[in-house]
Amino acid sequence: MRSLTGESPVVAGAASRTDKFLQYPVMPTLRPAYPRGPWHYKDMHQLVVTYESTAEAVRAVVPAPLQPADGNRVTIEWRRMSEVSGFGPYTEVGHSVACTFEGKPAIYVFQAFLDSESPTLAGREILGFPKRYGEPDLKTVREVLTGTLNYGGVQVALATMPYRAVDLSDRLAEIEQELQTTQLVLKLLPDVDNHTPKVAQLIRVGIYNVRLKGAWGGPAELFTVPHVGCPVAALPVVRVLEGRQHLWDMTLSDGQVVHDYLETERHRMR
Ligand SMILES: CC(=O)CC(=O)O
Repeated sequence: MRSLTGESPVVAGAASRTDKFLQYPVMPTLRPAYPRGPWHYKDMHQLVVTYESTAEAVRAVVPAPLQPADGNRVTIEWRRMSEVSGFGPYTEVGHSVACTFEGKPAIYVFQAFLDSESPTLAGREILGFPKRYGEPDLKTVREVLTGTLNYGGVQVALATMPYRAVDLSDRLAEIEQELQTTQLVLKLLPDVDNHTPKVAQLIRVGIYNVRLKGAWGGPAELFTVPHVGCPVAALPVVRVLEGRQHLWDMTLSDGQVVHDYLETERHRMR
């Protein structure tokens, strides 16, 4: 049987059923794993420890065309997100290295551990953030701001610094700029044959509406434990360079492909 448009009713019906499902941002359609952004972060508490690692360990995690910056600088940061639209509160540990991309400073995030599924999936599937499940915590224990990361109940990282000891209010504008340094991640996803690479892109993460409300400095200590499931100790601590605390707002929403490895490969083959 043919419809007036000449299409079989079965096919026409199938098309509209598909359209209905395309309105959802992501699976499962009954309750998508995460809502569409933008996601607004308010009153985010951050503990940042910057340290020097070894040249060999830094080189091992940095993909071309990025270049490790001088000084083998690595950053491990705890973020306690108290108020996030669409995701609710959660805590995250991010591990990054200072790089240059096209001759300009950039931060390359090579691993992150979160205690919440929705932002983990959104970060991975949309932006390509290397997020995995972990048990991070950031709290003030007496006069010490204390960041811990547990994996399967085992503590693999401990960072401490005096709570709000050195007020950096006179540097807020400069630090607010620093927080907007180009942030890059490697989005790597296989095709359904479970073999061929489907996506291999360097993504610049868009960070919007940054508002730094407070910043504090001071000495910091960092201790990491080797663990194959959560390799924070893969970039060993040679020397802690700086500890910081920030209280800030921002918006995450989208990213931009700045290097497409598969496209570059296809070009080379032509
Ligand atoms: C969407 C995200 O990528 C969230 C985050 O950075 O925690």
